[in-house]
Amino acid sequence: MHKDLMKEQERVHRVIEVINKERTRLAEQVEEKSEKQRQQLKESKEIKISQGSSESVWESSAELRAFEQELMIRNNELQNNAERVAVLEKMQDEPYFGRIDYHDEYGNETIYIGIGSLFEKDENLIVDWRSPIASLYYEGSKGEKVKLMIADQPMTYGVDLKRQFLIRHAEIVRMMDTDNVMGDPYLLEVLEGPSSYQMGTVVSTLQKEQNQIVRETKAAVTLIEGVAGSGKTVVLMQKIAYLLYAFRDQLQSEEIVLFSPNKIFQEYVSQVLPALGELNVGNTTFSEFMERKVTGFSLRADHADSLAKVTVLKGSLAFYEALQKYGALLKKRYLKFADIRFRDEIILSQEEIESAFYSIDSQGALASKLDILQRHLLQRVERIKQSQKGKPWVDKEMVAMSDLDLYRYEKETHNQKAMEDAMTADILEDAFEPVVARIEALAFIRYKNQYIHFLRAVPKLLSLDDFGLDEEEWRTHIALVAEHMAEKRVLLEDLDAYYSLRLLLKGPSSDMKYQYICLDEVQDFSPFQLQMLQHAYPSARFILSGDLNQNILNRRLSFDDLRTIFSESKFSSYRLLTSYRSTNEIVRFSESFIEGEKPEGTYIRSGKKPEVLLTEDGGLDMGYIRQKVEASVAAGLRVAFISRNAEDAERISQELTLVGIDYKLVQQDTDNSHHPVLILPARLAKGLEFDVVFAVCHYPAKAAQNELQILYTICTRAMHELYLTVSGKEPGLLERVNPDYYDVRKM
Ligand SMILES: Nc1ncnc2c1ncn2[C@@H]1O[C@H](COP(=O)(O)OP(=O)(O)OP(=O)(O)O)[C@@H](O)[C@H]1O
Repeated sequence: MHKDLMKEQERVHRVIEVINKERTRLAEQVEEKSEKQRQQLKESKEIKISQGSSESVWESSAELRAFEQELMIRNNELQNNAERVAVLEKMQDEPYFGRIDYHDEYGNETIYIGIGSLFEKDENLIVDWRSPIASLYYEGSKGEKVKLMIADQPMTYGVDLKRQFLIRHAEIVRMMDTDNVMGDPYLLEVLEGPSSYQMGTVVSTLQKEQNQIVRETKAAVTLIEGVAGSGKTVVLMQKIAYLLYAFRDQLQSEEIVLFSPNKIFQEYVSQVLPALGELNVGNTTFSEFMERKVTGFSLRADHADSLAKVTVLKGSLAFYEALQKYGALLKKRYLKFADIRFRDEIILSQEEIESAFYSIDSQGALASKLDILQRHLLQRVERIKQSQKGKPWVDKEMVAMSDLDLYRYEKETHNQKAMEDAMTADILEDAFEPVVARIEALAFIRYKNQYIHFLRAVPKLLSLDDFGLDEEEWRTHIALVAEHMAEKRVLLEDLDAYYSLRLLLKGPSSDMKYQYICLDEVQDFSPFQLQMLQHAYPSARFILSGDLNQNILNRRLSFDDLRTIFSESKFSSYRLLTSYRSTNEIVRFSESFIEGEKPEGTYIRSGKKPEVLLTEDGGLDMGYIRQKVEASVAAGLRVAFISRNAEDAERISQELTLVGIDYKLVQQDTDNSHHPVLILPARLAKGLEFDVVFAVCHYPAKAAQNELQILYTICTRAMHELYLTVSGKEPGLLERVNPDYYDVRKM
């Protein structure tokens, strides 16, 4: 082994030399091309200056366009080179993490696997982990035969050696040959390590069942379901990186959008894709995305219990269907138009527009009927425009023209009449431009009024009773929404529905370019939101990852909903059952809170039993808690106090202050969460993990409907140690748990 290690170390050095050479060469190229680009930019500015003098305007602008095109090509080249340099920089420290020796009918081969490929002349020094042959590393163990599809051909390979490396700063720190019998000791080592503020990559320890999901590309909709900590987020990220590699000729990173549950989580995973060599995938929260879609409104965050029923209704498929029915109604009546004005005068009144619209006989969708109206109005405006010729305001504008413009018209035309005609045409074009733009944008529809009108129609389109609401409550709610709209700060549910209404009227827009829409923590999306995305991006593929047992926000996304939404598509669903995050003891304890069937996962590693801190009167032994927190922080571990809601987070923060524990209270998803001791409500702990978790449940709770799901989510944030604070007055909480699964400490 020692000789092996020396040989491997020599190879690492040799490969790093090649990486350095390629990096230097590329960096020089980048520098050279950037200089050229700077030069060209300067020249393009000079072209603009020469406009209107010796060259004709058209010639200059054609030249400018050619320049711009060339600049764009250079820019792309530059970006590709810069991306490659970034990958090489990452590989400089750790060029690869695995080696596979295999044989097939043609002989023996050895490959080394890393985050990017590397060649020296004809020798393949590193194979990208996403290449088809690299699957051997994830699928096979020593002595096994593995079947792979390579270039659509079934191939069989015998694995002779699987070696894992931990390389840091060009030195091999650990080298391990693994086989089926030993399992994956390297994985264990990785999992036993402490947590961090940012999720790391797991490309070197990706498990077989995870790898299979990563590499499946045929499904139109992929659902990655699984228990907490089973690597759903990990798999989703690896899958994105894989798609960008497998379809590199047809798929740009801008054509993938990844929705994260909140900004804290977004930051937590922000380095994963760059670390895999993919720098430019858009990672956004759904709220941010919606705010960009519907400008003019900002979001109002409101988690008030009074809104719970309405939120469920507005997130439902029934509400979506109601909106579609309403859209069909609008084809016949109720559409609300505004006057179209030109120079402060009404040129097309709402009544005229309305009558034009309702006299169109169209079998098509609402949007296509509006499309016909739009064309009709544009023709009407064109006639009005022509009728303005010779009006005093046009003559006035003509007189006011600059000498330079006059000179330009003179050069382009042959006689006075032609010149005046050209000038009039341009003046009218400019003056009517805003009117035309308004019509093209369908801005003559009164969307806000229309939305409120839709809300009023809702009781006729669905059963309020199904959502535990009566008409009076609904009317009160509409008044609130109208108030929100006037203040231009609305709830996310309203923004979703408002946007969907606009989509109904306008049809899918041309900026819709996503090939893949990826949703992490899909259980927090409402059925309405998913249906809306599916309609807005009909040709996009969806990758959904989540755990319906963690439905904290109570929007009730179910498998049935998913099947309804994506019924006609090709649906592939997977279930991951092994938790890589938490110890077996934490997993077993947490799963007691799952309703229905318990998942049967493989246990990975052992640790301490969770401890229940039981209080009789609600008071905790804060000395004990302080001692635990201090010891953890001193050991470099991250601690989180996670509560059911924001009020409880506030309360525990006061208790910690009293005993002098230093902490950071996270109340909004924009708060910085880099502190070794955090207090946060479950809603903001989504997807995150901590070495030590205090699940705060000793305050009397107004038993939320999804209490158990919240508790499950809180407990499964813990990697190594879990403490659950419970009040003796709330015995129900522990009734579900086998007493052997935890230790009790009376406070
Ligand atoms: N194959 C693996 N090798 C090493 N670590 C892994 C592997 N798979 C998952 N992990 C680790 O397990 C932890 C949980 O992974 P991840 O956050 O992806 O799980 P999840 O299923 O999305 O969890 P949750 O449902 O709680 O959001 C992370 O620390 C991740 O790095």
